[in-house]
Amino acid sequence: MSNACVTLNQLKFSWPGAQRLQLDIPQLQIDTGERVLLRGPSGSGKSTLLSLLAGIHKSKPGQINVHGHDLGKLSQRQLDRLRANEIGYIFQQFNLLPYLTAVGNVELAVKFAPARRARLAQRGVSVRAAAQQLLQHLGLDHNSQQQLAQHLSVGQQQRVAAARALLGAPALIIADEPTSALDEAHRDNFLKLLFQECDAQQSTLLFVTHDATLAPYFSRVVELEQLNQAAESTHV
Ligand SMILES: Nc1ncnc2c1ncn2[C@@H]1O[C@H](COP(=O)(O)OP(=O)(O)OP(=O)(O)O)[C@@H](O)[C@H]1O
Repeated sequence: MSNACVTLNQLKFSWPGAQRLQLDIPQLQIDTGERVLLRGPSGSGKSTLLSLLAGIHKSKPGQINVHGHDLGKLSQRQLDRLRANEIGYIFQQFNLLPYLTAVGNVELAVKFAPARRARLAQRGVSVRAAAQQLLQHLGLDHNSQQQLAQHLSVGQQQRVAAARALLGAPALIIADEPTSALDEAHRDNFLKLLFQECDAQQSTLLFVTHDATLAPYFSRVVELEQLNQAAESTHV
């Protein structure tokens, strides 16, 4: 049986109206539990690839499989459900709701994700307790957890965004340049905590950056420009 969390086959994607293929990826597999760094310069298509993996945009032709589901065969409703239940997304700008507390932002992650709530119930923890525990592990004390997101520092917001992605153990954590605003010490500490939590709940991690110095932290580095046949001269 395949141990893949993500597989891509013959993926070709161009933005509407564009003359050029943005992505042409013959094959990529990410195994369950892997920690993969996806690297590429600005504009190379990293975020585009993530949006395809998360089912936000569709790739025709090509096949994308996430956690055993062929995204091309899912209805919009099924895609939304898969995304909510099995993909935790850490955005570059964090996308927190400013008027909710830190813990409120984290809890929101599972509101429309019954499988994530069920996994917490199986562990015998409430959503609130699990959110608080994750925030604690990621370095936010009780006081900070009760603060409105808009009053948190950038580093604290980033931890809240990570806790929100991790709550309820989705199969795949996608992190889109979440460390770009941090200094080196904070960045290293954040990565350590993120890895610990991914390992603890066996979530696969796909981490995107253009920062080459992060490579040693990961079990595998994928260079998008090597993977993407459209990066050089392929045209539609
Ligand atoms: N919604 C969109 N519509 C049309 N073109 C887009 C859209 N989003 C991105 N692009 C184009 O796709 C290309 C790749 O962009 P993308 O954001 O995926 O790159 P990236 O590698 O994530 O860059 P960065 O590191 O700067 O975030 C760019 O040329 C961009 O202009």
